[in-house]
Amino acid sequence: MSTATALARPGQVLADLLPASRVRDAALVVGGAALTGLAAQLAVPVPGSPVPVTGQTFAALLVGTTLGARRGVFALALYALAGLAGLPWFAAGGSGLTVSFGYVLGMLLAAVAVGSLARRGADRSTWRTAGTMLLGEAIIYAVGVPYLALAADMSLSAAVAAGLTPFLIGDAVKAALAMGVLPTAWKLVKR
Ligand SMILES: O=C(O)CCCC[C@@H]1SC[C@@H]2NC(=O)N[C@@H]21
Repeated sequence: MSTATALARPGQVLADLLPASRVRDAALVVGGAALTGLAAQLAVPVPGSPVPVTGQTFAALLVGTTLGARRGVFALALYALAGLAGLPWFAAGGSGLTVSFGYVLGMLLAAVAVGSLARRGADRSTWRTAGTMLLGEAIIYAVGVPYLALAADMSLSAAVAAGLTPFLIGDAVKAALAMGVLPTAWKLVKR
């Protein structure tokens, strides 16, 4: 049995393969928040919508699955709180209580869900990763779209048209990317 095989045990997430320490966990939390903030700067405006296409869903779901629920929720909470406090790392350099802040809250909850599932092995095969990403994205929209309706004073159907429909193809692409990246990472560490 190789060292990597011995390391990759059931009940672990990818981050657990790094040597355990508080410094590791703190660095992972800060790194997860920073990765999400960087991905938020990959922002493409959507005509007729106040919400842009961003890299955040991919980053946040990756943070949740690789760090696990506890560190994942700390990373996304740090991201949300620092952005609320004025750090310009929400979508396209935004900060504060924007109309799209509900998606950030959704990412926080999604990180808990996908992190818990990843600990049960749900990021180790392509199709299980697909289900995990689908659930995470559903949670992000379940919070983000009603929040958008309230914050932008839209009807729920207008919020669905502006805050969900335009993103479905892009989010499917990001999920497909995760379906490649996560199981491949596990294969590499088990090699
Ligand atoms: O203001 C923010 O920082 C949050 C932006 C949220 C963008 C949402 S997340 C789900 C959907 N998919 C995207 O690519 N963009 C929107």
